[in-house]
Amino acid sequence: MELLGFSSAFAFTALVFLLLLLLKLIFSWWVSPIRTHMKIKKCGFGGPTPNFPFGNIEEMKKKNFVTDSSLGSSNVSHDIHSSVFPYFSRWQNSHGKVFVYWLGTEPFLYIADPEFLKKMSTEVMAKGWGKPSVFRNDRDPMFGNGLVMLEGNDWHRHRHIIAPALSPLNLKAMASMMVESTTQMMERWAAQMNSGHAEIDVEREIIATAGEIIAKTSFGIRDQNAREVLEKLRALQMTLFKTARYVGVPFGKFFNIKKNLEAKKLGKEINKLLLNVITERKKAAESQSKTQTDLLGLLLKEHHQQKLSVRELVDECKTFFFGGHETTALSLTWTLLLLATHEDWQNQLRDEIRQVLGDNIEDLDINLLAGLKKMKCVMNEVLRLYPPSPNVQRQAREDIQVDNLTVPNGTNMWIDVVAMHHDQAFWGKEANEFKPERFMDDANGGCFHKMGYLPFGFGGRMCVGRNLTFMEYKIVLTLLLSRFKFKVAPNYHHSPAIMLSLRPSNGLPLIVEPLN
Ligand code: HEM
Repeated sequence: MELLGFSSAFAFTALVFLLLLLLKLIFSWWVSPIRTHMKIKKCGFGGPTPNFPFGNIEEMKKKNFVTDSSLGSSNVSHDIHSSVFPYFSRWQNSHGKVFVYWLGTEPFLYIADPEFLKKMSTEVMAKGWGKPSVFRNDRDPMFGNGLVMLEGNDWHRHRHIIAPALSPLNLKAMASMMVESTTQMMERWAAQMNSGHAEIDVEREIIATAGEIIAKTSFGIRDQNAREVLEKLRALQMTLFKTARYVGVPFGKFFNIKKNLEAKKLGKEINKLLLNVITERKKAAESQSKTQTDLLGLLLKEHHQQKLSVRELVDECKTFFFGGHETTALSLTWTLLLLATHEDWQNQLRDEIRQVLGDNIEDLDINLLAGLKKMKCVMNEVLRLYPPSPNVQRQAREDIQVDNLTVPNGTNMWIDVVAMHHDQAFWGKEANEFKPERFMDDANGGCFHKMGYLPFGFGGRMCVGRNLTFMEYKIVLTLLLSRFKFKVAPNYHHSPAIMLSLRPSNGLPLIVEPLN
């Protein structure tokens, strides 16, 4: 009898528990999104109609229609917005430059209006911005709680520890390693040319070299260890971003359960590898009583002062490993495409290199790199047309007032950098042309709005690694242009695509020839 009483009490408790769980799910996946939807509508924002439970994902998954940008090598169009973000391009036509769309049950405020962005960002301090929780969970295997994903006091603490490690003085110490890795890559290319193969997949090569550079300069690791972390990061990127997934959809994780488990496994393997690197470096630092001045050395020093835990260190290393090489490599990759299609600029840059650095490139004096003004203009123009980070994300942590509109607390934001960089309203009729000279006398490229050019983001959360990129870009490009000339391979198909970053979807085959 007693047993019967116990089991019915248990069944009753379980039933109550299930009912409560069901109510909670109904509230967070149905009632709360509907309330937010109403609130956003009341605030005056339009947008495509969402469906429960997918929001607007089904429309976003529809195949890209072919546009001018998907052309062969003879005709490379830079008018890419409607092919990389076809859904945003369509919705912009009907709803303007600021509207709301839905990833599952998560509302996102789409912003491609610099004036709106300016008004909104003046209301919020860097520390007051959030990052979309829905992405933080989804991308956890890749970034964990690294700087990119942090908020509030934790973000502030990490940023103050990391930023000094990327000071100009520390960066200069990294230059020789950049030269070393680039020279090795060029030797490989020369050997390939000698054996009669002039066509090189420049994207693959440069990504590998940039990976090697970040491994050496930031973590002091070489060869197999570095290669393993990079391979796993690449596999993780493919798993998470190659196909559209159901981020924001209730139980969305289970739609792609295999991929999500694979991502988790890869994330754990990368953590383990990095933990080994950190442990070894800590032991070495203790025995040598000497701190290495690479990023990890400096972070470890902070760790001794109890500022970053081991878990935090692993996440920061992961963030830097990925963030520190892919974006820089892509800026160089797109640059080589644009120079291959603009031989005049290739020659102009070579002349400038000779004038500023002289003929003896082997003994590159990095103090002179600042004199490469045309190269900087080319880089700015490439980052405008092909921003490796095609969007910037935020989440409101309080209601934000923009004129008579209110962006409600909790609203995610997707700032469409590609759209703003190609918008004729801000760049004039030649918005889709490669014209580095627009940056010659104006750091903002003559953009009609000072927040219309955001390759490195904005405000206090602007990219912490940009000085490293500037130096690496100039070193690698100087070495390459001083030794080779570049043409587009006949089988190149121009098809930029988003896989977290903006990259050429089929690599970048170029015909590389030695300079006479
Ligand atoms: C062409 C190269 C690069 C581009 C286009 C780029 C772009 C960006 C963008 C758009 C952001 C977001 C900023 C925002 O939210 O307002 C960002 C943040 C960040 N970047 Fe970069 N980045 C580049 C190179 C690097 C490098 C070389 C590193 C590391 C050494 C790096 C590390 C980071 C980190 C840690 C953040 C997060 C900063 C924070 O939230 O405080 N990036 N980057």
